[in-house]
Amino acid sequence: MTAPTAARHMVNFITGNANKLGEVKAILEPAIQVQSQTLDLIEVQGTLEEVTLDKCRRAADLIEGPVLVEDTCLSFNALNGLPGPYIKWFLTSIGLEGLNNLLAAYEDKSAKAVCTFAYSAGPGHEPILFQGITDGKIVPARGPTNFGWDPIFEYEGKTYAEMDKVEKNKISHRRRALEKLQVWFAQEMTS
Ligand SMILES: O=c1nc[nH]c2c1ncn2[C@H]1C[C@H](O)[C@@H](COP(=O)(O)OP(=O)(O)OP(=O)(O)O)O1
Ligand SMILES: [Mg+2]
Repeated sequence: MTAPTAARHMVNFITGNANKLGEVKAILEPAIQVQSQTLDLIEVQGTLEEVTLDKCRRAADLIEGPVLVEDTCLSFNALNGLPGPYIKWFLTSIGLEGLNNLLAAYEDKSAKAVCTFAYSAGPGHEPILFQGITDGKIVPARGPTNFGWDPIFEYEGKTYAEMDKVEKNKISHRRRALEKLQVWFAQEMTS
């Protein structure tokens, strides 16, 4: 294998979240090797696409090279998509029970888990987006509490937290986004 080909099989995933990194590695490797750096990136307000594009441009500028970033949203349908990209701050502030309480006044508990990856070839290169969505519903917490809002997001009768990693990684929003990235990478390698 020549060096350029090998380089295309590698991504530098910029994240501060070890759980995300674990899932991304489990899904992409060994076909695409995942290295990672932690950067404290400012996250702007806006749509999920705007947030992810901005995060990607900042990361590429700081790293001065190719980067992959990801932003995750949890969108409640009864609330027109909120908390959406602000889920991290909602979760930190009001917790799993508070998130359930937000929907107390509504019959509709349905929600979307949305994962948006952005890949940039480096500073000045416009990022490419890959988005995946899993539809589910918000329920009182069940299962281990080691990854974000996993205990309150139910998909086909089980919360994400009640699934083992293999099971979650088959149907997750992250998996669906990474499938699109895998297709794009495969095309890049043959073009
Ligand atoms: O599959 C997931 N299952 C449950 N919870 C999840 C998942 N994926 C992200 N999360 C949490 C982490 C954070 O509270 C928020 C997204 O915020 P988000 O800015 O994308 O993540 P982050 O700041 O932890 O990592 P990063 O350094 O990549 O921005 O939802
Ligand atoms: Mg973040």
